[in-house]
Amino acid sequence: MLLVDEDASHSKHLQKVFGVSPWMYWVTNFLCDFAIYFICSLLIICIYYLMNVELFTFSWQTVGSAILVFVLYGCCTLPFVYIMQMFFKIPALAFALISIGIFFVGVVTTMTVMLLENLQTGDESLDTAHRICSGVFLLVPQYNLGMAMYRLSFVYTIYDYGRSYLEKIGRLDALHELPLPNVMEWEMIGKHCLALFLGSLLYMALLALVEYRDVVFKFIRNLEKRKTLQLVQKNELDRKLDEDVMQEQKDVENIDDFDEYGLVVKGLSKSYSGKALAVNNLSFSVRKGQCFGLLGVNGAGKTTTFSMLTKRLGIGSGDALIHGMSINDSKLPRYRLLGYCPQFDALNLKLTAREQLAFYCRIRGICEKDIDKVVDWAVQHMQLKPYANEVSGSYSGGNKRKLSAAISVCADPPVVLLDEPSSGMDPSSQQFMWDLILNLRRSNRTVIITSHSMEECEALCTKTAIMVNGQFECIGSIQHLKQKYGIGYTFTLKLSAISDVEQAKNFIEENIPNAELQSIHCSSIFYQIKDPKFKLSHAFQTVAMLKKLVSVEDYSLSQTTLDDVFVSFASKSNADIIEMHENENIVT
Ligand SMILES: Nc1ncnc2c1ncn2[C@@H]1O[C@H](COP(=O)(O)OP(=O)(O)OP(=O)(O)O)[C@@H](O)[C@H]1O
Repeated sequence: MLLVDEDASHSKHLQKVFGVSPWMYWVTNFLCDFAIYFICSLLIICIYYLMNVELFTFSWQTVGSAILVFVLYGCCTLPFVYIMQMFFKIPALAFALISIGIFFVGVVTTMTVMLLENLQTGDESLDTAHRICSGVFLLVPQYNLGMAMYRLSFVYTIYDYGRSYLEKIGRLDALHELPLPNVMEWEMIGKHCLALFLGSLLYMALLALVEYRDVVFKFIRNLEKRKTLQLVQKNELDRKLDEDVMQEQKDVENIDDFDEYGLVVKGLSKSYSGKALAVNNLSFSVRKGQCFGLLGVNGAGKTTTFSMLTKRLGIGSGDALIHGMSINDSKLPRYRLLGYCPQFDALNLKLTAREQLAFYCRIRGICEKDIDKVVDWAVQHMQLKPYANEVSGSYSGGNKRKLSAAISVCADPPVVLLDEPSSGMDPSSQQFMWDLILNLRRSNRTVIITSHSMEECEALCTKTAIMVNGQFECIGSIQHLKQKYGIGYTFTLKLSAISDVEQAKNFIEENIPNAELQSIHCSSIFYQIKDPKFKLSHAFQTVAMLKKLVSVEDYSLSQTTLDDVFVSFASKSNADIIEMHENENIVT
C-alpha cells in the first residue's frame, strides 16, 4: 500500500530527484519488507513448535525445509507484488485485489494439482492434465508454496503412520530408522524450491527492466525523439514566433560559458500522444541568483516541462543543462544541485514534518550530526513549529505546501524548481512564500517557478515567459512585457439583454475601428484598444450613442494590465484548442 501511495503522491519521484537511485529504492524496500516477512514466518514456525503442531516441526530437517521454503517464497513474491502494484493508483484497492488475487490463485492452482494427483491414481487419462498443470503452475509462487507445504505434510503423514505402527508393535526405539523420503528430493520440495528461486530472479529482473526501461530499450527513446523532432519541425512551419522568443532561442544557442547560468533549456519538447506537442521547443536560460517564471493557463505544459527537468518524464527532444551539465548525464549530481517542490504535495501523510525533513536530509546526504540543526532551521523558518510533531495528514493545505517547500530547500540546492509554490495559500502565507523565494535569489540560488499569477511573477521573477499550448508566446522581464503588451486600454461593455450583443458588437466595431474583440461572456463584451493615442472621450461618445440603440447596463474603460494580457493569451489558448478539436473532427 505504501508503494502505491508513494507512487501516486509522487513521493517516489521526489526521492529519486533527491538522489535515491531506482535500485536503491527497491533494494531498501525489499530488505525492509523481507525483514518483516521473515520475522512473521519465524514466529509462525515458533508458534507451531510451542503448540506442538508436529506437521512442520516433527524433525529439524522439516523445520529447516519449511524456513527455506518461506525464505524463497518471500524472495519470489515480494518482487512479484512490486510489479503488480504498479498497475494501481489507489492503495486500498491495490491491497485488496493483490492479496485476494494471491490467495485465490494460490488456492486454486494448489487444489487443482492436489485433486488431479489423487484422482490420477484411478484414472490414467488425467496423467497429461496433471503433467501440464504441475509444469505450468511452477511459474506461480503461491502454487510452489502450497505444494511445498503439502509435500512436507505428506512426509509427516508417512512418519505418523510409521510411528503408530511402531507403537503398536512396541518398537518405538526404531523410530529414527523409519525409511522417510528426503524432503529436498526433486519430486518432493526440490522442484518447488528451484522454481521459487528462479521465480525470484525472474521477477527481480522484470522489476529492473521496468525501472531501467529507458536505458534497456534505448531504441524506444530514440524513436520518440525522432517523432517529437518531426512534430517540432512540422509545427515550426505553421507558427509565427514572437521576436523576443526567437532572440531568447538565439541567446541560448550562443551561450558558451555556462558558469553564470543555473539552468539552460535548449529546444525542450514533449508529446504524449505522438500527434500533438504538450511542450513545443522551449528555450530559455536562467542566470544564477535569478528567478524565472513560467506562466500559463491550465494545460499550457508547465508541469510537463518540470517533469522533464526532474526526469519523471523522458525528454521528447532537446536538452537542459543544470550548472552546465546535461540532465541526461549520469554523472550529474542531481541530489546536490536540484531542489523540487511538485505541484501536488508529495508527502507521506503518516509522518510528522520533522520526520519527513529528517528523511529527506538523510537522502540528500546531510551528516547525521547536522540533521537536527537543519530540521530545526526549516521548521522555524517555515513557521511550522506548532505542528512539527503532528502527522502531516492533519495539516492545512497551506502548511503542506510550506512543508513541501521546506523539503525542496533543506539541503540548500543551488537550483530550485517550484511548481505553483503558493497555490492554495492565504495572502499571509503567500507573502511568506514569496519572501522565501526572494531570499533564495539573494543567496545566489537559481529559482524557476510556475504560476497562474502575473502578480506573483511581478513580485519574484527577473524573467517571465507566458506559455500557451506548450510554447512561449512572449518572454522577458515584467517591465518589458508591460511596455510591449500593457499599452492601450481594456474596454468592457455589459448589456441588459444577451440578444443585443450582436448589434452592440457591430456598432462598436464600426465606431471604434481599432478596438480588438477579446471575448464575449453572456451579455458582457471585452475589447482591447492598443492605440496609446486613443481618445477616451471618443469611447464615451460611442457608448452614449449606443445607449440609444440598446440598453447598456454598465461599461468601463481602464488601462491594460498584465492580467489582461494574460487573459488575452488564455483566450487565444482556448480558441486554438477549439480549432484543434474541430480539425480533428473534420479529419475523423
Ligand atoms: N500523462 C499525460 N498523458 C497525456 N496527456 C497529458 C498527460 N499529462 C499532461 N497531459 C497533457 O499535456 C498538456 C500539458 O499538461 P500540463 O499538466 O503540463 O499543463 P500545466 O500547464 O502544468 O497545467 P496546470 O496548470 O493545470 O497544472 C495538457 O494538454 C494535458 O492534457
